[in-house]
Amino acid sequence: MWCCRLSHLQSRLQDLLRGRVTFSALQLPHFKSSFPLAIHWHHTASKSLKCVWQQHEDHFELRYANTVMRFDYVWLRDHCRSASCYNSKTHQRSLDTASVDLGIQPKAVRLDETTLFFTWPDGHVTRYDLDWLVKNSYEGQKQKVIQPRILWNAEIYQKAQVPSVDFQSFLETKEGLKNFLQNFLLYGIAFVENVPPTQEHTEKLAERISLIRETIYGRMWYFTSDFSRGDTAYTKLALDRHTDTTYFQEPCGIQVFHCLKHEGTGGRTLLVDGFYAAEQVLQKAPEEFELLSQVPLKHEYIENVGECHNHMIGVGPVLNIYPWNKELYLIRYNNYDRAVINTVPYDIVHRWYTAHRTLTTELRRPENEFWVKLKPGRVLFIDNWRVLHGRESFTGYRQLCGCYLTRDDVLNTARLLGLQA
Ligand SMILES: C[N+](C)(C)CCCC[C@H](N)C(=O)O
Ligand SMILES: O=C(O)CCC(=O)C(=O)O
Ligand SMILES: [Fe+2]
Repeated sequence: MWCCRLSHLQSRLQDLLRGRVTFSALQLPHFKSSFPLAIHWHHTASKSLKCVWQQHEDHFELRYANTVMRFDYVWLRDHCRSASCYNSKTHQRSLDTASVDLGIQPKAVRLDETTLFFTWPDGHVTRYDLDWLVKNSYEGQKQKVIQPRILWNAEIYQKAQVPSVDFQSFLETKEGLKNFLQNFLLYGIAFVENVPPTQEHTEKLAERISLIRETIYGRMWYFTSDFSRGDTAYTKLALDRHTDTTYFQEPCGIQVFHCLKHEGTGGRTLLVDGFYAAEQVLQKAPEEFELLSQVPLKHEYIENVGECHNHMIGVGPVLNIYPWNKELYLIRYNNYDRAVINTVPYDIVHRWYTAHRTLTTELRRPENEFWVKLKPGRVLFIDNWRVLHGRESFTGYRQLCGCYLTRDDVLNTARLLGLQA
């Protein structure tokens, strides 16, 4: 390890010539403007990876593993993993963040192999493994997706020949469950075959991967076209593509459908990958994508049928994205249940309708529609934050059972099986 004092240009030139620093095209202009005239650069060759850092007045700059990272000093103190600051048994912070001086700066910084040591004014030492910093830095997270996915239209999904999982293997083997969840996470839909056509067996399946999310429709629901509830789902009418429970502040994460009986015609289920459609909007009209992710809308469920009285309101944009990497994680799309738009001024309203039309056009392209006829024994799981469903009108007696699942618990099961979720 050595330290040098050079002018900005000299130092950068030397770094470039010696290949110590990798600049990414995007980061360079930004980087340049924040350079002070005289700087302290600390270089080290740790194993095969080069590492350089610099202590700025208000942040710590680190270049390692092809990443330029900037850390706030309070952040560096706050994330200290020493025994007095962090309980590694419970994975909880013991440090009282509010006790950290907001103007804190390290007294000393040194690198030993792949560990950075920060000595704070009170003598406390914080150590960070370089790889931990890369993994946990903003710059590192920005380049990653939370949830890897395969976006699909009908052809892509059919060509992928995603295997269904057998009831027995789903319930009794870890591999069966893991394969199922992996496919579910990648495509947003998955099937289980050879399920005995009863509500009890459907419930067993659901409980294998999650807690059931009880709602105003009950825990397990069972429905026919008897209009027992104040919603079009309880009729024989066609339903255009939509996501469910858009009128909840947190729409249900997963929907499970099991058709127990159908003596009649029609009634096929329509599935459309909402993320695929949104990606097309992003490509063709990025400003419309952005608008759909920024305009908050209300959705509403008002029911007064028989003994059922409900009034639900959920607020959120159509597209919900993580701000740091722009990854889409939830689509809220239900034209039946969308409430009066009164949260945006008229000129934005018009732009919103244009953007909504673009998205709807993508969602309605015939090549994006995947149609299936649900049959007794074949249970369908739908990611209600991603894949829209609908149905064809039908005749005759049709019985569907199912439930909603809490998303957190499905993802919990997936993570415990070693899947990225
Ligand atoms: C599934 N189940 C029949 C219980 C409920 C149907 C809810 C339908 C509602 N319009 C929505 O989209 O949320
Ligand atoms: O009847 C169907 O196939 C689905 C109806 C529906 O959209 C729902 O229950 O959420
Ligand atoms: Fe629905």
